[in-house]
Amino acid sequence: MISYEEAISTVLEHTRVIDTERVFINQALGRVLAEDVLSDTDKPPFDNSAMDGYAVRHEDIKLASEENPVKLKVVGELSAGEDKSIVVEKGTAVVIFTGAPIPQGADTVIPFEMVQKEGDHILIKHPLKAWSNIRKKGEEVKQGELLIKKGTHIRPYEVGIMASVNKVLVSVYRKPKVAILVTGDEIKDVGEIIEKPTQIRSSNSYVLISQVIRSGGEPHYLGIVKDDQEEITRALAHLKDYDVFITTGGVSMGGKDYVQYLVRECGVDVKFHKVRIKPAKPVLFGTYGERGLFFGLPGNPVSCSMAFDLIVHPALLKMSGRSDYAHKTFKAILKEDFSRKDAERREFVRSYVWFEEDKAYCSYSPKTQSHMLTSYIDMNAYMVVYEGIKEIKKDSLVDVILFP
Ligand SMILES: Nc1nc2c(c(=O)[nH]1)N[C@H]1C(S)=C(S)[C@@H](COP(=O)(O)OP(=O)(O)OC[C@H]3O[C@@H](n4cnc5c(N)ncnc54)[C@H](O)[C@@H]3O)O[C@H]1N2
Ligand code: MOO
Repeated sequence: MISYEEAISTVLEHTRVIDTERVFINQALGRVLAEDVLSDTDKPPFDNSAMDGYAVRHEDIKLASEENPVKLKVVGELSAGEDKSIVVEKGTAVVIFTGAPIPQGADTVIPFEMVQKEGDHILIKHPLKAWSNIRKKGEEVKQGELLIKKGTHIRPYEVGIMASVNKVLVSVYRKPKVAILVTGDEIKDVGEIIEKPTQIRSSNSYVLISQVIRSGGEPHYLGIVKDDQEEITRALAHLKDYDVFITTGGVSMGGKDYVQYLVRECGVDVKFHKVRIKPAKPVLFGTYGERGLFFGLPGNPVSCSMAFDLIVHPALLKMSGRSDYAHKTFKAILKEDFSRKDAERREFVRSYVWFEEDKAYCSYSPKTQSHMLTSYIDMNAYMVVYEGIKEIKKDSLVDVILFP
């Protein structure tokens, strides 16, 4: 059985970045940038005021004091957006509002609250440094500078930055089309009548649909098929219509666990089946066609969702062009003792991580088994219990991975 590291590196090694498309910036949120975005101008494009106040010459006010206030004549007014030409001559000041261009001759802005008004004059009793309260042309960004790198996950801030450089149509990676096929004789979809007490509602369908959306994919729910070779084969015939194909159930040792055999017959080149992790040990991975990725996830609800988070999610991010696809592990202080009987597999325990002062703490769900989907409630991370570790004492440092 391979390790988690071997599994994830095999998956990522076979993950190809998808093609691109162009969208309007108001559709770009959550997508991945497929081009570098450069600045079309200097930012700010011209010297302008950071405050409402008076534009003055530093030379005039540099010796101002309580005892020897400087008196300047107010000769005009400039609002944001105005481009009238006013010159600040020696001994004069111009009323200026935030964002307005700095008039010729001025090199300092004094906020209103720092001066005393006397008719059409102002009194200044404190000196300011030259260029105070002035936002200089190009101080943030130079024309042609790289603003947002290809591979960046677009958040509202990046949308705004693109708008600020008039980037209306933007090249993004296409969302991977992800098929979700649920298998199991006992599985019933939401809304279906439960005829026997042994039937189970398909939570996996809806966890997976949601996870695919959260990972930037486009889910295509193919519904539930029975543990029937013909039904499964018929569904797998559509493999090539999708960039990624996910099944749940039927990958373990049961007499009706057909998925693992049928995928091979349907053209999937299986790269691994079974990983030394708990839960989700029987996870299966293979490739098909040009870039197709096949994931056979176990039926147990936690095994299914955890295998998605830790194995499928990084692959979907990489396929969608993201540069930050690897998940990040960090340290937290365990708040209570942890123990387990079998230390053969690496275990990912649903946990809650929080920050207090400058430290991260971790507390784990008492529900550790793979059929207990409610073990996710109130939790936000997986605590990693490595192979060979049976006990972890309270106050020890543990590795944690935040949920995507
Ligand atoms: N002899 C062995 N038996 C099992 C082993 C093993 O190594 N040797 N592995 C166990 C592990 S670990 C897992 S995980 C499961 C995975 O089995 P399958 O992937 O074949 O899943 P199923 O048997 O079809 O279902 C398992 C369990 O999950 C429930 N289920 C299935 N689909 C859904 C769904 N869509 N929504 C909610 N719940 C679902 C199903 O009713 C079963 O209870 O195998 C162990 N066995
Ligand atoms: O791996 Mo299974 O997922 O332990 O229950």
